[in-house]
Amino acid sequence: MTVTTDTEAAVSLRGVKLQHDKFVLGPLQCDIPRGMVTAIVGPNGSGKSTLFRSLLGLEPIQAGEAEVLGSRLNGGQGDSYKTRIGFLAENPHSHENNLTADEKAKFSSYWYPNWDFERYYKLLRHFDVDGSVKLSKLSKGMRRKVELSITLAHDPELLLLDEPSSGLDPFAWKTMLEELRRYMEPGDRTLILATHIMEEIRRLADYILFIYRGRILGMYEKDRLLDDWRTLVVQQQPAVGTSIELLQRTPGLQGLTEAGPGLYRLEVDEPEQGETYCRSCGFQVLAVQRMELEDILSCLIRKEEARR
Ligand SMILES: Nc1ncnc2c1ncn2[C@@H]1O[C@H](COP(=O)(O)OP(=O)(O)OP(=O)(O)O)[C@@H](O)[C@H]1O
Repeated sequence: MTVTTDTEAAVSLRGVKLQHDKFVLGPLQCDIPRGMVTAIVGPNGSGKSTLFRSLLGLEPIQAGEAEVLGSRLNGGQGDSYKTRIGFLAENPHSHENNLTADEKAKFSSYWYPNWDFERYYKLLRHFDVDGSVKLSKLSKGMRRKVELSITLAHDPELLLLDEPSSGLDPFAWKTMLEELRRYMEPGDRTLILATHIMEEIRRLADYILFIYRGRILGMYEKDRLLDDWRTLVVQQQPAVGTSIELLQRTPGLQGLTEAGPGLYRLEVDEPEQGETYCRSCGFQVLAVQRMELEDILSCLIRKEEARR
């Protein structure tokens, strides 16, 4: 079941659409709540980075309406809302290669009214990087740490992180999680991150927005999703004369595959009702298992492919 949240939206999309070459993003319809962490999850090329760029006005939306922190995009509101956003792009900008981290930080300080050098140096120390080294001379992971420190140093209201842990070693990754939790502590900050790291999602996210081929497959509260979705393995009982058609009417059915002769695997988001139903139809329930996020995403993708 897709959620609707009562919380005020940090990002609100109403039929948002844009296209470049063959790729179409949208129409997208969703509200991303303030004060929460939302993970955007989807296979390569599904449009996560494109969505981020459009929220920053770097790729103009061509249809629909989008609001970010109360400012309507393409509504002539100017660029001032962007100073309230921290954005970490997926890849570093090569035109900044000759700057040191501290020089980049100084440039950023002119742009962001809330810039805080003390916070910046504290973050650099926590990530254990030297701010006096040219960005081009840093390893991929070290540069990521610098970029993260700069993105967090102005304590933005909205933080957009595109694959933030790319290149980080496990220690730096833990430091990043600590810093992101600290960032969220005041309760009014919003974090939206695109990531392929399921452990990151499990540890950080309140909500998950699944995206595939430019379309939203659903937005879910993470804990409920992990609680609700189960795999049932059921065995047909020849004596009872059960059939697959009966299984297709299982409550909360999301996916159904034949796993062997008379053996079926069901993915359901109403596990108790689903299990009771299967038994009542004469199937023997052999196993009930919680689903991992990657399996839930695969199931949603299979469903979308069957719908197309
Ligand atoms: N400037 C561009 N011009 C044309 N096509 C583009 C451009 N930028 C991205 N695309 C295409 O848009 C689609 C979505 O790309 P995007 O980078 O948003 O996906 P993603 O979900 O962030 O992928 P990944 O997980 O690999 O980072 C892809 O098919 C990509 O090739």
